[in-house]
Amino acid sequence: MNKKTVRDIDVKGKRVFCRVDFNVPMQNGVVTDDTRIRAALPTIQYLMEQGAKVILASHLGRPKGKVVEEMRLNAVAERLSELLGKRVVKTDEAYGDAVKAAIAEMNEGDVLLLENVRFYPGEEKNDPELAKAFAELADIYVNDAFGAAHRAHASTEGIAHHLPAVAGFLMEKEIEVLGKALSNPDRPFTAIIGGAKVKDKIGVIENLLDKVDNLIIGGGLAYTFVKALGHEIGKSLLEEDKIELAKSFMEKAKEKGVNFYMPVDAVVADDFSNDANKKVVNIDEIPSDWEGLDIGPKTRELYRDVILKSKLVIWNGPMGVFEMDAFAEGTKAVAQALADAKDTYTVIGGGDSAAAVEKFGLADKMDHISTGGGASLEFMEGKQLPGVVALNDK
Ligand SMILES: Nc1ncnc2c1ncn2[C@@H]1O[C@H](COP(=O)(O)OP(=O)(O)OP(=O)(O)O)[C@@H](O)[C@H]1O
Ligand SMILES: O=C(O)[C@H](O)COP(=O)(O)O
Repeated sequence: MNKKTVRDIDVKGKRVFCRVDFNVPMQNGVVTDDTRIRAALPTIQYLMEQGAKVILASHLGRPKGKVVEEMRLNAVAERLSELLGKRVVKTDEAYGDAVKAAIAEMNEGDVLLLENVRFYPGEEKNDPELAKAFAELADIYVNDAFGAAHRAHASTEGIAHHLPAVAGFLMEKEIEVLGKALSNPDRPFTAIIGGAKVKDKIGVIENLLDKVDNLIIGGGLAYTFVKALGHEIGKSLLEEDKIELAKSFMEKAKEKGVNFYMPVDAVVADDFSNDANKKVVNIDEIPSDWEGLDIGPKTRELYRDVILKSKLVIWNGPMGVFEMDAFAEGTKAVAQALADAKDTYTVIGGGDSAAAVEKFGLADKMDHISTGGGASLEFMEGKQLPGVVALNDK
């Protein structure tokens, strides 16, 4: 990465505004998955050890510029205190005089967590005044929020124009892993793209077709491709206006010598429910009243084989409606194949694929699970992430 990191600056005795992505799931005021908090610990602990005064900032949810009580960061501060083994002071605002007073009390190595930055309308608008107000709190800016790096907001982008601005370790690792995959991949390089809609994955498929050896398609979006081949797909998900695009992707793959893998069979159901009647059919035999909700057993075998022969695999998007046990087998089979592929470097693009790998208890078998859903997707589309661009060059 050509951006400066926390290693390149002296933080001793300095007030460091560290943007993290603590946008974690919560239920009844308790953090139910602390993965993103744990992922930020190396940077936080490093700053503490170096004698910085660590001021953490994050968003949680989408409160749309207003205070939403359930989206306060108190429970996050508690969980972070437990993980650090040290009390984390939490302020009820994210800038202003009360916050400045709390910071003035800090000693070297102390950690303070600001209130949810999205309680202020200026955050998502990247308001220069709010960016300045954040910058006034600190001497140095560290961005470790890879998950929010695709957002040009006051705490992810604007503030970087007012202070020395460097990346944290999580940001550095995410950019290095994903960057190497896209610029200098070990081969064979396979991308697995699933999820609900073609529309959401157009940019990724387009960009990856120039880079991969194998492209595997699954999930709801596969049916638009099946339709493009001229098969009937019953009530399966279809984006009528993307059929031509699907055809052009398949043609482009052929021109580029990319192996394009599509489901050869499907688990179809007579209803979108876990208790629906279901059966396995060949992909060109989907009955008109049924819908495809998972890849079938032959497809699972085929995809497993491709995965095991790859040196690098990137996976984004489930193979079926994995939230329902009846249609989770395809997604599980892909996760299991990745876990079994010992000589393969496996990268999970965040969001639903990361959730699936967690659900099946296979997270620790993957080489890299990105903490960013939208951010990793935009990175894989080849887009520049504003939160990274704004940091100081090496
Ligand atoms: N065959 C299918 N029919 C209908 N829905 C499907 C099918 N296969 C997968 N899905 C649904 O697609 C959803 C995930 O799609 P999405 O495009 O959001 O994936 P993602 O990119 O992994 O998610 P994220 O945006 O969180 O990163 C899941 O909720 C899953 O149930
Ligand atoms: O969960 C995420 O993907 C990040 O925290 C970004 O959240 P956002 O999509 O609400 O900007």
